[in-house]
Amino acid sequence: MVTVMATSSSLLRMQQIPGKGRGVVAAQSLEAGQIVLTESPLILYSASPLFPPSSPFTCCDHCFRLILPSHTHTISCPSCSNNFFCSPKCFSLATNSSHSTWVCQALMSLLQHHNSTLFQQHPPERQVQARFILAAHNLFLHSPSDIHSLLSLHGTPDTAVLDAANFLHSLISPLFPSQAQLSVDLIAQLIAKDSLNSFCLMDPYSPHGPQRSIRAYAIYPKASLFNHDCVPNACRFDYVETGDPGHEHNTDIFVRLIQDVPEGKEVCISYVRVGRDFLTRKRILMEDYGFTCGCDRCKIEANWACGENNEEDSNLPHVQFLRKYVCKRKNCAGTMAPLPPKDDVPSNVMECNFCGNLKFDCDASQSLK
Ligand SMILES: C[S@@+](CC[C@H](N)C(=O)[O-])C[C@H]1O[C@@H](n2cnc3c(N)ncnc32)[C@H](O)[C@@H]1O
Repeated sequence: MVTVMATSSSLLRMQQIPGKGRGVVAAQSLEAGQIVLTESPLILYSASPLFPPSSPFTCCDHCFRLILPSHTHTISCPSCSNNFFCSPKCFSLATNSSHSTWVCQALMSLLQHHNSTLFQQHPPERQVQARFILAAHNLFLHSPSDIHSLLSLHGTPDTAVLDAANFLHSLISPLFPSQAQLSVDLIAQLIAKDSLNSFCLMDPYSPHGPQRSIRAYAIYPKASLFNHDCVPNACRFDYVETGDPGHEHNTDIFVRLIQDVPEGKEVCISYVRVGRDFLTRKRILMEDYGFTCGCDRCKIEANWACGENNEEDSNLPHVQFLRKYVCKRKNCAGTMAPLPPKDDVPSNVMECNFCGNLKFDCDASQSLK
């Protein structure tokens, strides 16, 4: 069955892709640089463990922009004092959504376990999962139909997820309002969906390192339908730091085409940084997403001897792709995609989705002449 993707336009449609489950294909001929999806997060939550509570002057607990000492309107939640907001507007938005009275009280209850052995027997990841379950339950309270959208995503609980769900249920269920309980099974389902479908919102890039850490996790149900390819024809952008404090939509995701895509062809993003070597990609895709990639690049690289520098063979399509579209800036290796076309004229400037670097696309410049 072919279903039209519920986007604002008819650029994409969802369909079954052999060996991959559902996927997204071009519903018409599409151009490099075109933004094919813009989406706000259904769920957005901090990637910091609960203990110790986040310190002031890190990032806003609603919009996840950095809080700078120069931000004079920063406020902490007067009830819990553990959540910080970059502006009164963010605080006001949060009290009606991500930091509702129920979330605030539930977080305070969880923080009382600071010195107990309860969480110490579990990895720090469990504390982040607790944040996710609070966020999911909050969604369930405020917008029950959205939970169905979350549950429609790919992912089935395994034993490790069931163990996590049992622990989190014992801890959090006493905090659930009696009329809206989440069962162990539902918590397990939600954790499984989150682990396969959430996107990371990262700290800003710095050429000096250290590695960027993950600031928040976000679930975008439509963007979750894109499958992976090690030579993707699309990539995701976000602009968390843009806009003034309190200005909304800075956590929206944009999926932009790297190359032209003919009608009917699948649009794929890469779940790992495209410059990663074969064995690293293979490990991440199996450990984090549960599949083995069978793309042409993987088939070729699987036969390369370890350490052999076969990338000098410039005729291979994926080598040409990497040469052109991997950002060369120090400590980056993000993916470059052309800026969106203006008045149907393709752009000859490419932007890195990781560090934001802009560079001229010499090939495009030549074809424009
Ligand atoms: C974020 S979901 C993508 C949408 C998913 N196919 C669906 O049906 O909802 C990620 C999952 O899709 C499947 N997948 C994505 N890319 C794949 C690929 N290149 N080969 C095989 N399976 C893939 C894997 O099962 C993976 O865990």
